[in-house]
Amino acid sequence: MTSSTATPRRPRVLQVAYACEPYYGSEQGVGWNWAKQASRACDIWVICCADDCRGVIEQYLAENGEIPYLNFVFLPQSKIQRGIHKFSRWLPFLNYYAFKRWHYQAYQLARKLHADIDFDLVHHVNFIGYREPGYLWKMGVPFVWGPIGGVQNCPWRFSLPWGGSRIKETIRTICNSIQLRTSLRVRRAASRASVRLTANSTAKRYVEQVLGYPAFLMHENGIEKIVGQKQHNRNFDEPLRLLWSGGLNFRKALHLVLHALSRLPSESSYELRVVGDGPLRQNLQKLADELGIARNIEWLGRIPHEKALEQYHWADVFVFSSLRDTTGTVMLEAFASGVPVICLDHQGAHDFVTEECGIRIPVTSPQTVIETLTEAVVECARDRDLVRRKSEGALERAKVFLWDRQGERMARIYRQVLEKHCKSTDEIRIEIPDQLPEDSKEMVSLYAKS
Ligand SMILES: CC(=O)N[C@H]1[C@@H](OP(=O)(O)OP(=O)(O)OC[C@H]2O[C@@H](n3ccc(=O)[nH]c3=O)[C@H](O)[C@@H]2O)O[C@H](CO)[C@@H](O)[C@@H]1O
Ligand SMILES: O=P([O-])([O-])O[C@@H]1[C@@H](O)[C@H](O)[C@@H](O)[C@H](O)[C@@H]1O
Repeated sequence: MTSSTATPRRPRVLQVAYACEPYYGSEQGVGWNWAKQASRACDIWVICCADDCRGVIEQYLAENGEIPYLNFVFLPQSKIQRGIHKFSRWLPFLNYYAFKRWHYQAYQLARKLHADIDFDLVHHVNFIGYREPGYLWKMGVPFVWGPIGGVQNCPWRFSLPWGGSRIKETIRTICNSIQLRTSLRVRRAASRASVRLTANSTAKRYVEQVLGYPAFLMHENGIEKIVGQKQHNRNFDEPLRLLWSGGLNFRKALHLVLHALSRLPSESSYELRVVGDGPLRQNLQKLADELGIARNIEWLGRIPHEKALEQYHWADVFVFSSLRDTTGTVMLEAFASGVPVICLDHQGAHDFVTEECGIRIPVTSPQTVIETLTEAVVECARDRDLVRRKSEGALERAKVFLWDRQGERMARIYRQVLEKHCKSTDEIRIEIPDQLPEDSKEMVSLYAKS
């Protein structure tokens, strides 16, 4: 360690976030918020995809002013990569090839920047899926990987009987079981990482058991602010308001919800709003018709994010039926508005939703899941006090996921990585308020022991 009498400087950190955009959830929001949060404690450079992110980030900065200590470096896709992306719906595997090429170029750009800037730490942020870990681990600079996701599979019983997207999910499951064990790049990234952060407990288990490295649970997602106390002042005779939001595709599994609603007893009146669009829209609308529940459903289609957020004010309960999702921004958006969540009890939803803020449905067989979902909706429709209590629980739960808190957790991780890798604390320093909840303190001290 070197000692110096000069004032310690902020660490210089490079993040790679292919998707990085304000005003949105999903991967874009993840990239944007981790960059913004890290800039509270460090000088940040973020390499992100110029094609998708540049316009919207520049517009944001023009309207809101520059964010101190945050520098965006826009890396365009090549013509071939753009061509592949156009056909990505039909060629998902080729899409990963284009994605890999972009990450290699990001690595070359990172090396050039490093020659000028001399980074203290590099961090692969997204896409969070483990199968594309990028190349920053080759740089010889302390490397943080994660939060890592994409490890979970669609439960196999639900992909039967065969058909379109179900086959795709089955192929993905098979690929996962091979790629998780054999990908050299995944292994190298894991072994070179100073710390591996995992986005859900399924990914944590995988990194620890299959790859054999300690990993720490750090959900990749967060929420900007708690919107406020829900007003449950409607007449109890009014229909229960259910909200569902997401891509209308097989893995988000709206079909399970439709089947469950079709079994409700007539006294359980409800309205369902569906936000989002996708390849199965027509099939799902047809299914709702066949099940005789179409009159209870309003299909809003894909709507701007601010309009999507307004829907939580309308809702009593949010239903998250995903068969495969690392976590899901929509659950946190629901908590932030005091809307309890009914979800399948697996993957990130298992980690997010507690008894106090929702109802978790055991993932058994499709038939049993549908039956249990029906029971959960009946319970909410009958017992509005239960909904009110869980709504308070949701607002409490939301506090855990505030981006500011997430940022403080990450700053601690950065600090420990830098300390462990002999960067002098006289030379550089990360200032963070000491207000972390107990869970985060435990998580960070676990890293120190590893
Ligand atoms: C299948 C899968 O692996 N999904 C992952 C993907 O999220 P994925 O993109 O599937 O979905 P999310 O729920 O995270 O985000 C969707 C976002 O779109 C918004 N919205 C939705 C409909 C609409 O019409 N308008 C609109 O603005 C929602 O409010 C939300 O902010 O990236 C997230 C962040 O890494 C992960 O947590 C998810 O697990
Ligand atoms: O490669 P893959 O696992 O099918 O897909 C990935 C998901 O697992 C991940 O959760 C999501 O955030 C990524 O955007 C990507 O879609």
